[in-house]
Amino acid sequence: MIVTAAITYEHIKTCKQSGARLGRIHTPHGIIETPVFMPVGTQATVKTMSPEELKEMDARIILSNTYHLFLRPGHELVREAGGLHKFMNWDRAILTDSGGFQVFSLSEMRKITEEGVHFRSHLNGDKLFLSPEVVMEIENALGPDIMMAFDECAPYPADYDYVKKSMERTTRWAERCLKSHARPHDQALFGIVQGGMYEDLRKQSAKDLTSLDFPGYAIGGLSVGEPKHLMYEMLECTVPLLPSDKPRYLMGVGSPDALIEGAIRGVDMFDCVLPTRIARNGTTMTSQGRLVVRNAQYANDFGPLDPECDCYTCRNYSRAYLRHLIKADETFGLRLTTYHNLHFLVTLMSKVRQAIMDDRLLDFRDEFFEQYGLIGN
Ligand SMILES: Nc1cc(CSc2ncc[nH]2)c2nc(N)[nH]c(=O)c2c1
Repeated sequence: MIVTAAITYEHIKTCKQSGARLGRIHTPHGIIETPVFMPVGTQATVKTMSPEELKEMDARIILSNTYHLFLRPGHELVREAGGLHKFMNWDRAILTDSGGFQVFSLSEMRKITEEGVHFRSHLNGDKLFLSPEVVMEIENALGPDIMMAFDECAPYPADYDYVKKSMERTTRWAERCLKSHARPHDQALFGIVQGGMYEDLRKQSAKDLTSLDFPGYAIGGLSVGEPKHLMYEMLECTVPLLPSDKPRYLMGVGSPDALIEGAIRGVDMFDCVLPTRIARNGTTMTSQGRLVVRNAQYANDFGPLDPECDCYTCRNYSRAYLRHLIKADETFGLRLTTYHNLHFLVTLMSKVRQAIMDDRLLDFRDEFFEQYGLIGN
């Protein structure tokens, strides 16, 4: 295969029952089976996990954050280290988000102009500026296999005129990213579809970005507090307009039900901080649903966290021990709950891929929801 672009998407099959698709993304750092869940490593580490543990659970690609690494330790230091793969000793694939979302969710005093975004560092209050050109320079220095274009994720709710102007600017920013893309053969730049909860703006954004011919497309501006049915409606009007021979990435999603529903609607890639974040306060995802292992009811429960799970945590430790560690604020407790939650979602996606192979993803969804305590959608 003559590789002209940094990544190529290989469609394997479409589920006859659901329309979901099975695929592979070929990257310079290995092959990613899709649909895939991507663990989030915001500051060049998936919190409390080692690269070896992530490989043990067969994680193929992780996320990192332009915003955080720009602020600390600085992208020039990472460039000097030989790039993010070398710096964090991760030789599989990496995707970096472009920072727009984090500026809005983390920093104070920010001002959007056509040029870019002025904001203050959430760490020390320094006045900083991100633009398409600056973001591309940072992502070029970090060296991920997939990099996201600089976009504005409109807040929810937001009125039509605001979302229209924001979406149109995001498209102009995407063009500026393409123009300043230094290494298209090593790094794939994904455009990010915006448009809030407005079907016509979503369609306009998808059309404008696909005419710019990116190697992959993200669906942004969702999972921002809207009801789930609205997220699914926006997916249904956006995904069909994206090219079928390129990956589709739904940003910031998510919970087990949303991963399955997103796959059914044609999404290939997902990411979410949920599994690592809730693990740190002792909330776990199990085959029977959410289990808050720090609760008193588990004090004398010497069974495994999830009787149906074969991960390192569930094979070796009890709910009582996990509860004790979390209550005692022992770091090992966070590691064990994080390992399980990531293993749960990465394994859920391999079950989703098997269900697509067997043309039965809708049946799998019903079985999963019933057992996970989510009757209905
Ligand atoms: N919900 C949501 C989540 C994220 C963060 S995805 C992420 N970055 C780092 C980890 N995970 C988004 N990022 C961008 N750039 N645009 C979006 O519209 C958007 C929407």
